[in-house]
Amino acid sequence: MPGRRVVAFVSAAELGPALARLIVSRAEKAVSSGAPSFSLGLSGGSLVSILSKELPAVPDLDCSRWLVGFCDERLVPYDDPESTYGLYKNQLFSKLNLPDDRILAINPSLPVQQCAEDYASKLSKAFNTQETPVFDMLLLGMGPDGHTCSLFPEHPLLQEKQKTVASISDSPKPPPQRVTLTLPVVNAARCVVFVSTGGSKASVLKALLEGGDGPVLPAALVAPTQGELFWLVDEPAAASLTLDVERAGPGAKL
Ligand SMILES: O=C(O)[C@H](O)[C@@H](O)[C@H](O)[C@H](O)COP(=O)(O)O
Repeated sequence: MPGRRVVAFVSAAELGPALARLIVSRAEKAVSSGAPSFSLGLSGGSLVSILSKELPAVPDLDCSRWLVGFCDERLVPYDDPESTYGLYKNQLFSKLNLPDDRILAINPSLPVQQCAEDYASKLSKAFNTQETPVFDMLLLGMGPDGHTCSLFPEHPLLQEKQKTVASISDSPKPPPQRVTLTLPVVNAARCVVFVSTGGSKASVLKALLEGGDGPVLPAALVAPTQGELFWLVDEPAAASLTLDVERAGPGAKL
């Protein structure tokens, strides 16, 4: 795929600082271009601990102009251990100079469909558009089944073309009720970064990046129309790949 960069790190411990540098570089680019903010979409999974370790370690990091949203979220109260927002609030946001009003979170007290509509209108307002919001950067994970955001294999939501945010009530991975960005929003982003580590991801990563039998996996449908696409992986996840992979050493700048 043109423009896609697959970068392998010796370990997740080396990947983390490189991810932080990539985020900071795109944030500086957005802010120095005169944009009102640097918009960043977060996902759960292992990204929570990676970002919570690496971002507060960046010297003099200024997040006052960041606008942070969520690529997907589980419909559970903020204080539930399954809440992605709750995890980031406790582990990361409390350590950054990120104003509360620059964080766009779902309202989990609403029924799931209304919650998706409410989150869509928060995005419209924050991005000042009725069209597709264009995030500067989205950070995504990939599940062992090839899902990303809350877009699961063979689910009708993969066909969604109109809505920017959708609800799902039958997520095969619990909890069943979730809210997710749709593929048109993901593919409109200026930079999309997948982070996938560990040997348990090796076979799905190979199927996804090199093609395989069976239905197209949701993560393989992520192909930003104008933006950059990174796959940051560690050696165990990259172990089965035969395509050309960039090998990144310590201190790598992407
Ligand atoms: O909402 C969820 O259930 C998780 O956030 C999930 O989608 C996660 O992002 C992927 O499974 C990747 O997980 P890892 O980052 O741990 O590989």
